[in-house]
Amino acid sequence: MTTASTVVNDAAYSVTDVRHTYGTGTHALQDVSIELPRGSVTSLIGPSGCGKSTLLNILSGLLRPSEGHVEIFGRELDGPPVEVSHMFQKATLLPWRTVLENVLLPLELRDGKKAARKQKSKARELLKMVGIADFEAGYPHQLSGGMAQRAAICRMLVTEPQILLLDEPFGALDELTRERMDTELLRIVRDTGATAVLVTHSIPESVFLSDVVYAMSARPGRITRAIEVDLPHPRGEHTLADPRYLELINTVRQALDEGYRRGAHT
Ligand SMILES: Nc1ncnc2c1ncn2[C@@H]1O[C@H](COP(=O)(O)OP(=O)(O)OP(=O)(O)O)[C@@H](O)[C@H]1O
Repeated sequence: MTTASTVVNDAAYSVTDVRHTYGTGTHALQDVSIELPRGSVTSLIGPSGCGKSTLLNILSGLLRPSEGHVEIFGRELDGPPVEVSHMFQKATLLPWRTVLENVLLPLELRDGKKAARKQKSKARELLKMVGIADFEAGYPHQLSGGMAQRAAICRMLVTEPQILLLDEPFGALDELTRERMDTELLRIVRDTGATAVLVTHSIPESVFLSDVVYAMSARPGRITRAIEVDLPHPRGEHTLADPRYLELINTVRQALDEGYRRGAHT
């Protein structure tokens, strides 16, 4: 028999009727209600300034919405939760620490220096997985942009977070590097069973990575369409030539166009 206490909540996040207006009076989000299943990858895409980062900051617990509420794994979100790791567009590695020391930092902050040092092998495994094991003793200024983002990914993953919030993580990289990083990220997310939410400006990237793409209108941002991405896994270079991929790109483009026109009249 299933009782209330044995019901497993399959949603990583439940967002209900969220609105946000900043203290400056900027109305950033309106009526956002979404449910993000555990282990899913979701993209938020929409015109500049439509509230994507605001929504991500609300999911990370850094920002409290003006109205509505957010549940994480079935409990009310009321501050930054331990399950979440947030990655920003810029790698923000500490310049005076080596690559390995940068990756170990979240463990140091959580468990202390001594305990972190004992987990070096875990950090090294991650560096190996993203192909920069040979640079563990190097400093951030010695890395290319793509390598620095790889190190930042390792730093994000070292605590084995259940939820990854990614704010345009590869926006500053060239297209080919970005495609490679997308493939790696997707593999890592699926291997670890993490739930990921990605803010992106790239329609192809949103389709490639996601299970669902949420298209948003111009500010105040509303979700105008949820586009389910039914492309098979594993995804990789072959996906880019899949006619269904191109079709979905077009669907997202149309959704954005509609949302943009609707927002422009509000
Ligand atoms: N801390 C803040 N205080 C006041 N207004 C803010 C703050 N942060 C963001 N805004 C405003 O809220 C709106 C939404 O911003 P947000 O950064 O969430 O949009 P975005 O969709 O992520 O934009 P972009 O795609 O350009 O990064 C914008 O008009 C922005 O200027």
